[in-house]
Amino acid sequence: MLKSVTGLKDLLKDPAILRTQAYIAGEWVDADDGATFSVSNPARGDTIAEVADVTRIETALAIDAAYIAQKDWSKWTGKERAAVLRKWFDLMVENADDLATILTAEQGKPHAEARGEILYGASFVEWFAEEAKRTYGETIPGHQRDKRITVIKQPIGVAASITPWNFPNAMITRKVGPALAAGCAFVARPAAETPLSALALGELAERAGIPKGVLSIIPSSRSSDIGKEFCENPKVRKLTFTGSTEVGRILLKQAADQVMKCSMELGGNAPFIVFDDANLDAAVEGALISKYRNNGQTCVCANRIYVQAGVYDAFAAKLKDAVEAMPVGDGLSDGVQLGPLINEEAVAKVEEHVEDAIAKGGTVISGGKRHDLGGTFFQPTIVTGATREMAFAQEETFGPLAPLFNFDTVEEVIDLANDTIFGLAAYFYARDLSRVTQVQEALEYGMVGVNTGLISTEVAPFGGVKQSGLGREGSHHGMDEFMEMKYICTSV
Ligand SMILES: NC(=O)C1=CN([C@@H]2O[C@H](COP(=O)(O)OP(=O)(O)OC[C@H]3O[C@@H](n4cnc5c(N)ncnc54)[C@H](OP(=O)(O)O)[C@@H]3O)[C@@H](O)[C@H]2O)C=CC1
Ligand SMILES: O=C(O)[C@H](O)CS(=O)(=O)O
Repeated sequence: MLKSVTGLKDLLKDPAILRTQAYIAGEWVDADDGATFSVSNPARGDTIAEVADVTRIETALAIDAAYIAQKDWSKWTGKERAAVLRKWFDLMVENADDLATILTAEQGKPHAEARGEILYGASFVEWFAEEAKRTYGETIPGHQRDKRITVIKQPIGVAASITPWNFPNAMITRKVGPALAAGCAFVARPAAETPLSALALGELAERAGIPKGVLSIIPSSRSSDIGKEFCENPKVRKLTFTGSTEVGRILLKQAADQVMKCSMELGGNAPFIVFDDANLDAAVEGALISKYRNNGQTCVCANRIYVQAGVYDAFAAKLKDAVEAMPVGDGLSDGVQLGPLINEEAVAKVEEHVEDAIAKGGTVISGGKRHDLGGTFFQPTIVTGATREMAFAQEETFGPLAPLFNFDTVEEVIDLANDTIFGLAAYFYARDLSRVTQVQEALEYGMVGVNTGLISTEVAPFGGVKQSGLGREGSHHGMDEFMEMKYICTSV
C-alpha cells in the first residue's frame, strides 16, 4: 500500500528518531538565525521536513567542542571506545526499519534497498568497534647500541566529513566508524538533499553514550561555506569527502593551505566486461546489480558494458528481458525495485546521454524515456551500438542507462576500459584462468569484481586510483586514515 510521506513521523515505530535540528556539542539546536531548509521526497516531490540551516558560525562551535572533547575521548582505551561503538551498532540494527523509512523518504531508493544500506552502514561501525582494540604499533631494532626504537599510532584529532545524497547513511558511518574508533572527534555535514538519515544517526549515537562533542551533525544548505570552514579551521586536521571528482578537486585545493590530511572517494566510470567464455546468466545478474543498484546512482555502477562479439546479441537479449522485469515505483511501495532519481538534474543527465548516443548511431532497445509515473522517474534503459565517441564513454551517467559496447580481443577491451581519467571500480566475467589473471592485473582501478557485480563490503579496502580518489575506507586500512604514526627514538 502506498504510504504518504508527508506525515513521516506517523510511519515510524519510534518517531523520536526523526530529528530536524542540528546536533552540535551534544545538544539539539536550531540555526542561530532560525533559518531552515526544506527536505523533499523524490517520489512525490512534497516537503517532508524543515531542517535547521546551519552556517559557518555554528560549524565553528561544533569544531571547538570536538577539539575539547577529543582530548578526553582519546584517553579512553580502545576497548572502552569499542563498547560504545558496539552499542551504537546495536541501536542501528534495532531501528533499521525506521532508519530505512527515513532514508527512502528523503532519497527515494526502495525500502528493502534502504534497509540493506542501513545494515551495510551499521557493519562499518561493528567492524571498527573491533578495530579500535587493534591500533598496534611496532618496535624496531636500534640502529645504535644505545638506541631503542618504537613506533606508535595516535588519533589525528578532529576530523570532518562531507558526504553525498546517494548513500546518506553508509557514507557517514564508513567515515565516523574508524574516526571514533581511532579516538578522533568528528563533525559531519550531510548532503542538503538527505540530512535526516545523518541526524537519525546522531540521535542513536547520543543514546549509545558517545560523549557530548565527540560527534556533531551539521545540516546546511550552504555546502561551500561549511566546506571552507572545515578546510580553513586550524582545529580540523582531517577532511574526508565522498562525492564528485569536481568537488573533490575544490576541497583538495582549499585543504592544501593547511596541508590537511584528506581522503577522497570520488567519481567513477566503471567498465563491465563480458568475455565469450563467461556464464551469461551470471553476467546478466551481475550487470543488473552493478548497473541498476540505487537506480544507477552509485560511484561504482557499471557505466560502460563491453561484450565480446560472439556473445553480444545473446547478452543484450537476456539483459533486456531482465531489465524490463524490474518494477519501477515509489520506494515505500512493496515490491518496487527502482525508485525515482534524486532530482531533475539527474534526469536531465540521463536524457542527455541517451540523446547523444542516438545522435551518434546508438539504438535504444529498452526504455530511453521518462517514466509514465512522471516526476523524476525514468525507464531503465539499454543502448546498443555504443561507441567511444558517445558521452557516456567518458562521463559518469549516474542513472539507469546501460550502454553496450562490442569488442573483439582482450587487448582491445583492456585499452578501452582503461581509457578514462577515473579508476574506481571495474568488473569482468570470464572463466579461463589465464585470461582472468591477465585482465585483473591489467585493469587500472582500485577495485575489481571478477564474476561478480557487487564488491562493497566493510571488510575490504574501498577506494580508487587516478582521479577517483585518495585513500581507502573499510578494512583494517580504514583506521590509518584517522591516525598519525609517531617514531620514538630513545637513547638508553
Ligand atoms: N566515489 C563515491 O563514493 C561517490 C561519488 N559520487 C559522485 O558525485 C556525483 C554525484 O553526486 P553529488 O552528490 O551530486 O556530488 P557532489 O560532489 O556535487 O556533492 C557531494 C557533496 O559535496 C557537497 N558539495 C558540493 N559542492 C561543494 C563545495 N564547493 N564545498 C563543499 N561541499 C560541496 C554537496 O553538498 P550539497 O549536495 O548539499 O550541495 C554534497 O554534500 C557523481 O559524479 C558521482 O560519481 C557521488 C557519491 C559517491
Ligand atoms: O557512494 C557510493 O556510490 C558508494 O560508495 C557505493 S557502495 O559503497 O555502496 O558500493
